[in-house]
Amino acid sequence: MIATESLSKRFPRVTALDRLSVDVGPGVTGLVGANGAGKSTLIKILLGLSPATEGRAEVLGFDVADPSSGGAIRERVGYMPEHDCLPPDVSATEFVVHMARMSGLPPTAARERTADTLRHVGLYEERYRPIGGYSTGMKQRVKLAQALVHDPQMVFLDEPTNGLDPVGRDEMLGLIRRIHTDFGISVLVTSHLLGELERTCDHVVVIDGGKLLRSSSTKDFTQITTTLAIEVTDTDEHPDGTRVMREALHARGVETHEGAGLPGAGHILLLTAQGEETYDLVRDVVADLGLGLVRMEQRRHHISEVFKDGDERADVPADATDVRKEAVGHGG
Ligand SMILES: Nc1ncnc2c1ncn2[C@@H]1O[C@H](COP(=O)(O)OP(=O)(O)OP(=O)(O)O)[C@@H](O)[C@H]1O
Repeated sequence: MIATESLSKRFPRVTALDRLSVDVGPGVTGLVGANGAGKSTLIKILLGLSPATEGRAEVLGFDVADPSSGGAIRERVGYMPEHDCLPPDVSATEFVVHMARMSGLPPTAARERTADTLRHVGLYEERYRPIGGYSTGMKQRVKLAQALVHDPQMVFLDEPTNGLDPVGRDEMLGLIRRIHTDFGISVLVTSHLLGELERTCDHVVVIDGGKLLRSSSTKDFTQITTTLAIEVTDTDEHPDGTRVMREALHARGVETHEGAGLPGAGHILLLTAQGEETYDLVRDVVADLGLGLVRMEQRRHHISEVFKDGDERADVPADATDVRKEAVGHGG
């Protein structure tokens, strides 16, 4: 869907993109990087809004530097900008119909598509109220609706969860997922939050200081590990179930360590699974002690852990700290 080759963008004082070569296929792709990593700059070049200093970029097979591609790309691609850009005095319906008309839809089709799209993003009831009175979450939905209204093949969403509370974020991420599953529209979504991309995207591209750090499928980022996480209940007989469990496992030659940093740390034991026997052993020990087994699961890597590993290999500039801090916050 997107291919860039040694793409660079230099401003007088800063290199926003530095010889970036990356391919993006169909599906939901997350573009992650700290503030200033170059995410918005890349989107603007892909849309033909800003010329690259060097290199090439193609969107849906169209060369973005070719002046005749602009219209073709905008017809097939929707764009949700990062910052607030909505007129306060018009309703969501008026604004989205206007954007549909700008994309070339005839009046009746524009009105029908607007109604459908506003329903899809959950704004149907509110559609005739002026946008100025909307909450941040509602404004984000209007921005999303105008990106989708002309039924594009692909949408670029720049930080769509910005300013949203945790519930609003989850709803927006659900909507983004459904753009692809329900309508077959591919998505390029930017974020500086690694954790949310892990749940939403099929593929993740990490950039830093305008350079590519990593591009791979979310599955590869989050491979299953051989580490088993166990949590048991306390009982009247064993008021500290975790401790007796640990001692009983040690007595049978199984080393455990604490799940420090995990939610519920202190109650979670981690051990290395040696195959089916380890599961059977844990089950037998739990039964012998009369404890309840709250969970026994194979852990997955989180993107954030992979990113932390990557830090050691890659020469990451100091301005990547936001992502690193956030990555630590999601560790485990
Ligand atoms: N028009 C411009 N003139 C000068 N410098 C710019 C311009 N646009 C962006 N930059 C700089 O280029 C770098 C990349 O900016 P960009 O907006 O692409 O980052 P980003 O990853 O989208 O971050 P954010 O989420 O904060 O927008 C930054 O250092 C920014 O200050």
